Amino acid sequence: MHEKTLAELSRALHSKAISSVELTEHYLQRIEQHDSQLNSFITVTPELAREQAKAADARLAAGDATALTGIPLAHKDVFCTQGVRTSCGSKMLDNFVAPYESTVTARFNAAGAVTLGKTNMDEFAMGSSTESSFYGPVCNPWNAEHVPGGSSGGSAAAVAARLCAAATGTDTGGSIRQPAGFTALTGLKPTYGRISRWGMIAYASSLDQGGPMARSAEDCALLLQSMAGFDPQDSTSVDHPVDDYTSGLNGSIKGLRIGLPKEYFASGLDSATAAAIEAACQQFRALGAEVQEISLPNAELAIPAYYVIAPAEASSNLSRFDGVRFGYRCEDPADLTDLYKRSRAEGFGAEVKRRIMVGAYALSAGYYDAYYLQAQKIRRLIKNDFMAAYEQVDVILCPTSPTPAFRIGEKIDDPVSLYLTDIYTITANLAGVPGIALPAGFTNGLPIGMQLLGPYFSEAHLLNIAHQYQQHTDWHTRIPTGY
Ligand SMILES: NC(=O)C[C@H](N)C(=O)O
Repeated sequence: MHEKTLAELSRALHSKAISSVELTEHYLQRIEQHDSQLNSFITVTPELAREQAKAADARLAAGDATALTGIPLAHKDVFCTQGVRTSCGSKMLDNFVAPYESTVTARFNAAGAVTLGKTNMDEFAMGSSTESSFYGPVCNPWNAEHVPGGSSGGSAAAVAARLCAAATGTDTGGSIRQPAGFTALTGLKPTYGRISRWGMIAYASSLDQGGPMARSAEDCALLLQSMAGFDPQDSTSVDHPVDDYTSGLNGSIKGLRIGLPKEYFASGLDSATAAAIEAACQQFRALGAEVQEISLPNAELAIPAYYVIAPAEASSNLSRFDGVRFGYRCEDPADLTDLYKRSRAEGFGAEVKRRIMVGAYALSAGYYDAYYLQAQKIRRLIKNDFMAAYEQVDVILCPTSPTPAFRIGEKIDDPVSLYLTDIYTITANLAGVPGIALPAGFTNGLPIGMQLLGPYFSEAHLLNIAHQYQQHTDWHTRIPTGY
């Protein structure tokens, strides 16, 4: 059953070839069998899953089911789930049981989807390898010595190993697209404001965006349909009509103008990745698209700007974790100051502390103009680069990362080398534009990811282009050995 895509499972549920209870038991058993090697889940919720599966079967029998009714999903542990521990990968929230439901998970519940559990992630989504999790690193199912990417690495590993039909992720600087690339999945970071951030624990609020991680573009379309839409509870949610994401999947891409940003193919790009992108260009040309070179002249400024803006926002957002209101509290505090200091010193891991310090410094009096203000100006230049590019082309094609998945431990002592792996993904977050990552090949048994970036609210078009590519290639259908 787990070989099937979400779309296929949905059809099998609707035709009564399988029941949600059977499917849910099957995935729970796979989690039991395989997750001790992968560590992709922080919390498994078998009771909740069984209860939801029964309710889903009743809805299917009554003929009142949606495409997602009865589909077993996993959610990144950044989404608040009422009555279920929501840790955000941190010791700080190890004992936090969310008192309310995030909009994203509430929408999936309303559609009748089943929740198998909460997936592992970098602490507070800060990282690109899932090694900063309080719950230990996650292994890549394609090669257990390698990282699955991050910060949504638990979701990526769980979907790639077929421990769930699909999962949710969040992308602040690449956290959906980079792990999708490292594990041969399709992952979509929507336009900023397309999906509600209500109940999604905030890291960098002006960049954070939830999205689907799945086996194919078609599966992502089905998931996005449930996730997208205006939410008055999130002040940055955009009241823009939601497209029908599945009806346009079979549209022709003849005449599509694809741009390759020349700055992304300069030094530092692994040669197998470059060759895979070239082969993808050939495939797109064969489908009638035109490929041309474009320029995103300020691309090299993206990393320094992001690593000022994201920590600055994080330092503010994470001030709420003070040992008083949420989560971890130190033992026997001498007074209130001691309580704050020790709860934060003991509750946060090294990378989170580093970013709080960088962010607080960048925002402090005397440095604000030199760092934060400059970074905001660069952000505008990067947005303008995209707007100029979309005058010339319909979409931009580029790798998701400079290399395939690196080894666990390889970059752990050098945070800057880890930050540099985000070079191709963070520009889209700074500009707020959508991007879809999809598999483009393999090298030494490890997946190679590429991404298509489009103008604001072009999700339906991106899904259509990715689906057309997947109709003519089979990278996305491959399953890691042993799973
Ligand atoms: N959260 C993300 O999108 C990952 C990015 N590497 C970061 O650490 O900020």
